[in-house]
Amino acid sequence: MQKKGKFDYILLETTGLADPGAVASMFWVDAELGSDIYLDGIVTVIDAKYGLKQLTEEKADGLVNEAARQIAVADLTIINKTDLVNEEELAQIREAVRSVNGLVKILESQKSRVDLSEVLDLHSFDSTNGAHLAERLQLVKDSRPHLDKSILTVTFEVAGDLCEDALNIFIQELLWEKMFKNKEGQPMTVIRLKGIVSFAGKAHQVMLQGVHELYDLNETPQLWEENLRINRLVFIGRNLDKNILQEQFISKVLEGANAN
Ligand SMILES: Nc1nc2c(ncn2[C@@H]2O[C@H](COP(=O)(O)OP(=O)(O)OP(=O)(O)O)[C@@H](O)[C@H]2O)c(=O)[nH]1
Repeated sequence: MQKKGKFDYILLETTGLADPGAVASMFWVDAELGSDIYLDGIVTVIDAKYGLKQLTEEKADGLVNEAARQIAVADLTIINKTDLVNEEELAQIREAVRSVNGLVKILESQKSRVDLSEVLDLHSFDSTNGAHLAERLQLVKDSRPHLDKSILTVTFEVAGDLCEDALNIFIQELLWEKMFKNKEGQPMTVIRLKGIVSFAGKAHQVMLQGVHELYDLNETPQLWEENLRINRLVFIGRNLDKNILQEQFISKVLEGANAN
């Protein structure tokens, strides 16, 4: 901290019980504000031996399990202490992580020894990474509910152009107003949101990012190919119902654009 001038990189470790999304939101500032600091990515370290137990712990009053929340919000997870579990246990924890967050990259380590190039400079929120994100989103699958009251990943693709205003309203209703409910009437809560979307009249792909109640839409350098515009969206959160979400999306955001 005595170094003069700029820092190369700031690694912030939260306490084990913290919600990293809330901390990350503070650093996720608008590029237009010209800040020297940008949010590179969120990393969650998981204990291979006790991680599964922590993930399945039921919280009082239906609160979200913090371990699941920390995985939901992460861009990268490191399953550490792999020497303390057998292959089957390791596969179980891997599957549990994947069931919460279908997008997250998983590394495995002992004594947290990892290749730093895999942990630093993730550029997870960077719109110049648009092409890379589009490819990754293509591979994301819906996760199967693994744990009770679990957080899970829902993904869908919709072809066509979207109306930008309608998309903003849809996201605000989802993230801020919590207006969408599942079949049981529970409000859908999104913890992390990623997407590549197409706006009518715009040649470039647009990247959608969300952490908790913050979201951002940024044009990427990536151009759409002729006549092939497929919006890809990934939602990670609680009480998510894919069919309801997709129906709402199509009727509010896509058809609105078509009607214009
Ligand atoms: N067997 C084994 N032990 C490990 C490994 N990594 C760390 N430890 C040991 O686990 C003990 C606790 O370390 P951690 O679990 O990393 O502690 P921590 O997560 O920093 O603790 P908090 O930040 O307080 O949550 C220490 O004695 C470490 O030496 C590993 O890969 N294998």
